[in-house]
Amino acid sequence: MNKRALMTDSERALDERLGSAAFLRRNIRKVFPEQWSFLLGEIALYSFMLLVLTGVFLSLFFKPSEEDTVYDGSYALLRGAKVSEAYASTIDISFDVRGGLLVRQIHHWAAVLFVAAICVHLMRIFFTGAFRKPREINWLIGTTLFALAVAEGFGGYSLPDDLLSGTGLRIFQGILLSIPIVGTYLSFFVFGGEFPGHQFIPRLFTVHILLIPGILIALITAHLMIIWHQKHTQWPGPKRTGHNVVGSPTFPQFLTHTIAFQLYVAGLITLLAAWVQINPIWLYGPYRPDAVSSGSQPDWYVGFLEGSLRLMPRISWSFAGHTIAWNALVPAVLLPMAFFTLIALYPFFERWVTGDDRPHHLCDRPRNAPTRTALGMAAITWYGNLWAAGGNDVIAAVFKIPLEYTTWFFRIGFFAFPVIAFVVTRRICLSLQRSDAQAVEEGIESGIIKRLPTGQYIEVHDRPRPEQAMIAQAVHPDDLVRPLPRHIIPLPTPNRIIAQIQARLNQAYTKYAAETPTPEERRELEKRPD
Ligand code: HEM
Ligand code: HEM
Repeated sequence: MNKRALMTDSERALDERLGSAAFLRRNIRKVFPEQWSFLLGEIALYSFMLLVLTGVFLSLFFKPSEEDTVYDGSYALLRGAKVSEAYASTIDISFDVRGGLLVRQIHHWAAVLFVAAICVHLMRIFFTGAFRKPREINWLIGTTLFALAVAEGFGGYSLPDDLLSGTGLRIFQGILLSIPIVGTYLSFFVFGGEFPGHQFIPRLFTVHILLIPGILIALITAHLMIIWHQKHTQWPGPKRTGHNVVGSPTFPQFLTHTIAFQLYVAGLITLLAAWVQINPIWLYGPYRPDAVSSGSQPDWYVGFLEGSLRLMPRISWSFAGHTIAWNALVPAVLLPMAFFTLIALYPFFERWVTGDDRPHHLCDRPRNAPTRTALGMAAITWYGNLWAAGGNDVIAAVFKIPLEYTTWFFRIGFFAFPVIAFVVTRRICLSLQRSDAQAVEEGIESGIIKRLPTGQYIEVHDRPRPEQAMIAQAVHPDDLVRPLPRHIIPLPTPNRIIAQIQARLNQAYTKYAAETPTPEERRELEKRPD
């Protein structure tokens, strides 16, 4: 029957104007694979939506102004105090606007969860190799989203002009000043004169509610459209190939699941906001340049920068009448730049090393890509060490250790922990590969011991389920292994050195499969008496 005849009048009217029927028919049956780790991107998406929603509410009451005012709201302890309008309006949102404190807390908790979800989502993509061709563009967009989210969060908690905001902004100004040659000009330009001035919070407000959210919305839209076009990756398993997607269709299954999930995320954040206090700015007090922040901590995602600033030894040079403040420049400018650049470039580095230019639509099991997994764990350890160093004073106070000891511990850890994490992770991955191979060959121990009529005891092994077996066997093909280049005349020209490095890295990435016992080794092992 003609499909148009089945449409209702309104559907036909819409179709005649937008051609929507063909579009919907094409997209509504699109299939989504199901796996819990694919929900992480959705947590980021739904907490972002909540941020925009609550942010609009806050903008109705927040006054982005550093002009002085005398506080006369409901919070008795502050009444009569001279504070900025930004600070007074945030206290008003908390105590005098109906539902204001809840919305403020939802906004802040959503920000904390948003950045956390982005990080875990990034790790999922990294450890499963979902950044490989054709998804490199989305990886680059994602890295930009990550950096913008951290900047947006920092900008957000700098708005209320409390002691935590001001202390953070003072550090930010110090970082600007450390940039050689242009630092002083940049600080004057950004703050509209001497720190703190009266112009920064109105400017930050525009950046926080318009500029960065605008870019985030545009990039997230592009991110999702690319996922829609490229289709999602999936785990290897029966009937799953690099050319199909096995899962549930967009409508009604995926849509129902995802709307329910969105409500869970919003519900959980609201519950947190209702029960757990966050950023009680009335306890910190308004910002005063001569006061020191105490009892306040930056949001978790800024912690690694705080740590890197604390670990860097005090080094500065005077050069042609200029001071180069390495102690701020290295940890707070160069290190975060290197961090985000290395993340952005990783997919291209791995492709250069492995020479793997094929499209990949099946996820890697982390243990089956041991060098990548080990590098990822090294990076997480390095980040975790910096993050913990951001609380070195708290650790020193709680455990009654001299502050210098904690600083030196984390300084040594900065170099040592990633190496240890790399070696240990790679070993664990290889051992897990061996146990996978064993499970496929010999079956999985069932825990059932049987006695044979001959009196002999044997343990019954279950066959792995087909999907288990397929995941276990989905290791990298050996055809990516490249031999080390040999030159008749061993002259170390730059091209040859690069070729050597590339080939050696290639072997570190692709030759691990040789570490599982070969059939001969296996026969040898079996011959050995117990
Ligand atoms: C605002 C932040 C972000 C949002 C809202 C977001 C959202 C999503 C969603 C909903 C998906 C599909 C479901 C999933 O695989 O989890 C996805 C996939 C993806 N994301 Fe993100 N993402 C964000 C940040 C990032 C970051 C930081 C990266 C990496 C640096 C990244 C790289 C990717 C890639 C490569 C895919 C495709 C994965 C696949 O097909 O398996 N995203 N993103
Ligand atoms: C990725 C998006 C966003 C993040 C990570 C973020 C983060 C934050 C944070 C951490 C605060 C401090 C909250 C507090 O006082 O405890 C804040 C404040 C604020 N945000 Fe956002 N925000 C985002 C988007 C938005 C948007 C889209 C708007 C407006 C349309 C907005 C408007 C505001 C306003 C007016 C404040 C000051 C009021 C206050 O501090 O309570 N935010 N933001």
